[in-house]
Amino acid sequence: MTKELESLLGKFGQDAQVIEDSVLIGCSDQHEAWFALDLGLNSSSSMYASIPKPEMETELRGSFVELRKALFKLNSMDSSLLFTAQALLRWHDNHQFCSRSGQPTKKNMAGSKRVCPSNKIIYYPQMAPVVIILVSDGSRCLLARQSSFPKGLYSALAGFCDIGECIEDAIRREVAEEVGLELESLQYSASQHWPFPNSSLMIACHATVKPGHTEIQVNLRELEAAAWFSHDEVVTALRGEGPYIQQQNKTSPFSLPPKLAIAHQLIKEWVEKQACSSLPA
Ligand SMILES: NC(=O)c1ccc[n+]([C@@H]2O[C@H](COP(=O)([O-])OP(=O)(O)OC[C@H]3O[C@@H](n4cnc5c(N)ncnc54)[C@H](O)[C@@H]3O)[C@@H](O)[C@H]2O)c1
Ligand SMILES: [Mg+2]
Repeated sequence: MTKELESLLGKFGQDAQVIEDSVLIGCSDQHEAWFALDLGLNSSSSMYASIPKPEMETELRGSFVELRKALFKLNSMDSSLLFTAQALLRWHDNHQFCSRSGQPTKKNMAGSKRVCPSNKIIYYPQMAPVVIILVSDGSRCLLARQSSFPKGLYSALAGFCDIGECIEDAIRREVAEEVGLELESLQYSASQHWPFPNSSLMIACHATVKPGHTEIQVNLRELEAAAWFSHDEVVTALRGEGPYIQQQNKTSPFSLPPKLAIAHQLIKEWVEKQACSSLPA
């Protein structure tokens, strides 16, 4: 494989030396190591910026797709590898220099750290903890949208943990800040590494509000809209069949995050729990 890559780089006038910039992202069931390499096709500042994208697409018989758009096409194994590769390569690109000495840092072979040769400080890749919460009032769930989301798309509430904060406090603060609700109970669901905007560890939980305390006060500095949705509305949206919702004098089909996003899994889990709880005993 290294030979194939060397020959590909050679065709584009690149030195095989760049292969040393690759990072380890996993291994196959047969214990073959998988590495990722940034060819810098999107970066004008990159030292490999001379590689022309269309020619590379022709050579590889494929086409480059923006990572967020690829979310709708990838399976979970490929997406996990790609997310790790993107997050790790970007971390290396952003940590080229020691913040104490200003000297260039050096990557270890696997790419699991960088060291400053002058003062031996070790830098490790980091993930920011982010809580994601699906709030329910017993029969409806609360979904919200930011103006940057695709039209009609609603997701669970989310937010970065502040320094010194535990997950429970971050959840209660985010829900209070974004929609003005007080939570009664919390239940952990699952977690996911998410490469946007930088590397985050998404910690997903279900939550319920106190009975009768369901009035939303949308924080318009953080959200464009938030609303309670019924089980039926969510089921229809999961099937990709709308319904249409009114948004700033326009109607758009109500949609949910893609399957690979943990928000989708939380919403699906809530729908399944609702279906079970409505079955006759
Ligand atoms: N995988 C999923 O299903 C899913 C679903 C929803 C959101 N998310 C991710 O969760 C992240 C957080 O959600 P949010 O945007 O509502 O967060 P948020 O409510 O905390 O608001 C974002 C703001 O927080 C500030 N901030 C604080 N710490 C930060 C940090 N470490 N990095 C970047 N900004 C920081 C910035 O000002 C930023 O604009 C989003 O970036 C999004 O990619 C993932
Ligand atoms: Mg938020």
